[in-house]
Amino acid sequence: MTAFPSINTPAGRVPADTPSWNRQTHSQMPSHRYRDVHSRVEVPLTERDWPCKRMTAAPLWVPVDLRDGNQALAEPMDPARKRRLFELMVAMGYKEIEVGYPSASQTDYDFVRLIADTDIAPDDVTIVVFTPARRDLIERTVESVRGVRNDVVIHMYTATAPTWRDVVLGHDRAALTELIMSGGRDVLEFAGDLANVRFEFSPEVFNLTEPDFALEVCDAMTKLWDASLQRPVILNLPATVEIATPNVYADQIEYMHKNLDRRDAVILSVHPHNDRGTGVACAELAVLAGAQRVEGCMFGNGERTGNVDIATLALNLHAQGVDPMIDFSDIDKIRRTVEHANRIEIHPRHPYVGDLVHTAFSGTHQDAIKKGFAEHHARAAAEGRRVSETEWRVPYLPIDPADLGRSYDAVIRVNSQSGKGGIAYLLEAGYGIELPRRLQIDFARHIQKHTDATGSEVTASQLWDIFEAEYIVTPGGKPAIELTGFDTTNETTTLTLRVDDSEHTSSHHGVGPVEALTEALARIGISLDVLALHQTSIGSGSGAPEPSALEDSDALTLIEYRRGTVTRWAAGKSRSVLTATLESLIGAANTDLRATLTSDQTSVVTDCVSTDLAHR
Ligand SMILES: CC(=O)SCCNC(=O)CCNC(=O)[C@H](O)C(C)(C)COP(=O)(O)OP(=O)(O)OC[C@H]1O[C@@H](n2cnc3c(N)ncnc32)[C@H](O)[C@@H]1OP(=O)(O)O
Ligand SMILES: CC(C)C(=O)C(=O)O
Repeated sequence: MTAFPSINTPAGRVPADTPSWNRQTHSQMPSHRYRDVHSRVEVPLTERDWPCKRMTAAPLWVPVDLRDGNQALAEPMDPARKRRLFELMVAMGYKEIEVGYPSASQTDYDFVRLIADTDIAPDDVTIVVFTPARRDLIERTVESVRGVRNDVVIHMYTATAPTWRDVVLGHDRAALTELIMSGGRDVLEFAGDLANVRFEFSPEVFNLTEPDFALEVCDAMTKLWDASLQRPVILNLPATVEIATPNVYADQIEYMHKNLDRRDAVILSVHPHNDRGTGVACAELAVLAGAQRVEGCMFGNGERTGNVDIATLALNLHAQGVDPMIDFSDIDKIRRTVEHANRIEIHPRHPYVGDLVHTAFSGTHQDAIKKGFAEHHARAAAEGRRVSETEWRVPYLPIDPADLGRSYDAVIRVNSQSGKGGIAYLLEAGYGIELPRRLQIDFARHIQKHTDATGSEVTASQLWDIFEAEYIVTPGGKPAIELTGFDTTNETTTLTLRVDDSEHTSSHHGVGPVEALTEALARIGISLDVLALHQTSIGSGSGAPEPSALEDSDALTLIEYRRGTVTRWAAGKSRSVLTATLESLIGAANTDLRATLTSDQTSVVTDCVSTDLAHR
């Protein structure tokens, strides 16, 4: 990594001439205790092809949740959990599934027997079982798969990296090779004549193994097992503990891909872990480097920080227009099953599946999403396509939540970081109400005050309550001004206004109802200049980003009006559009009346009206 030179001073002290953009100083971390991967294992690659490659097809996926994922759980899966997870994997379309470590526990052994004795594994699903290179354990593993009708892979592993050789196994390279070959011969002895069985070998900790040694051992295994096009051998190269940037792993895989013997008879597989948080990147670059098969766990369970997350890998492909070959169309059901099996909850920010990953709280994101949805619907209509078949370009949403079986309910949520676009979106999605732009701006100010004061999120129904309180309901109970009579005959509109306890009736000729009412209000001293009038309706909303077709809904009239130099909004709600409109004007008159009173003038509203009348 290129970096600016470190400033060699005690933490926190910076020489005066240091430019302001380079003020970092040495930390107290004992980083000198660790070694760079390149000084531990050298990859003899001078030319690499992977940086120029693209992912255009899904690799072969192999979920190892029932084995590697399972061995990382505080409470390993019981038979019912194993079965439920296995059945989910089958339903999602996985064709090769590592089902366990049969020599490790009776539960694992019995699960393989369940597969042998029932039809829970369809014919086209290959069953993988895992074993170390130990004769007794290999024998037990082979016993477990006897009678399984499906194709079976016996997966044998041994660690090959120097620290594991020296510290764990106590073998030099030659002795370790002999241990592995001996295990390989045992596999052949016990299972070589089983026609449905193929073999897999993993040099565990491949990524810290000298490449020449990994190559030597892998070639020895494909020779021993006689890898052929008819019976290919899987060579699985794990990043057992992730220790380097993903480009290093890609170089290691490309080196093997280019130098392995019998390459056509080898299925080159990878098995990244996620210790540095880059397991997904490692797997993706490894595929560019020649890997054909990926082992991982759904949503990234597994030892320590987990195995590579197959769901993320698959959905990354989907998001690039490549069929992932696995069905995630009901991701929440998958998630529930995985959480049940592992007894571990999935983080709300987990890619694609977390509760919050399709949610925007921030104003500019919400604005962009709202515009994006509108553009999406308009384009779908213009192209004559279904919305769900139209190319996806909505900003900030890498994929359409509907592809994963999710609704749009959670796409926009409102808090103090939100803006008018998000607020309007939520009100529209929840109640079918479309607010004009200037009202959105006005309403957003009220919401901002509320969210700043409470510090919490507001739901669609709270938004509606605030909307009603601000624009429709007259606070303090009975309104000062009411429309008690309205009649139109022969182009004459007769109106009766009750102002406190007195009634004022007036007739208006040759004008529409709105004009008639504004004239009547002017006669009692309230002059309103209506600047804009919008009709919308209130319904249940669709929860979807497109305006809902509302039946049996209330009419809502929104007016923008001016009195003197002040511009405000008011709204009226009724079953009838006309009444809603007149109510919006009455609401405006009442609001305006209130607003003209100063605190020491609050005595009697009528006084104010009378004073106004006296001035006429
Ligand atoms: C990276 C991975 O995921 S590897 C898979 C790890 N998964 C598991 O370990 C879960 C299941 N494991 C188990 O149930 C047990 O560890 C068993 C049944 C495999 C072995 O149990 P035990 O016989 O009690 O041995 P234990 O686990 O204490 O130690 C492992 C022994 O196997 C040796 N060993 C470790 N890996 C291998 C291997 N791949 N091939 C051959 N021998 C191995 C070790 O050197 C050690 O030998 P030692 O006892 O002579 O020092
Ligand atoms: C040995 C293999 C496949 C493994 O589980 C690992 O290296 O993590």
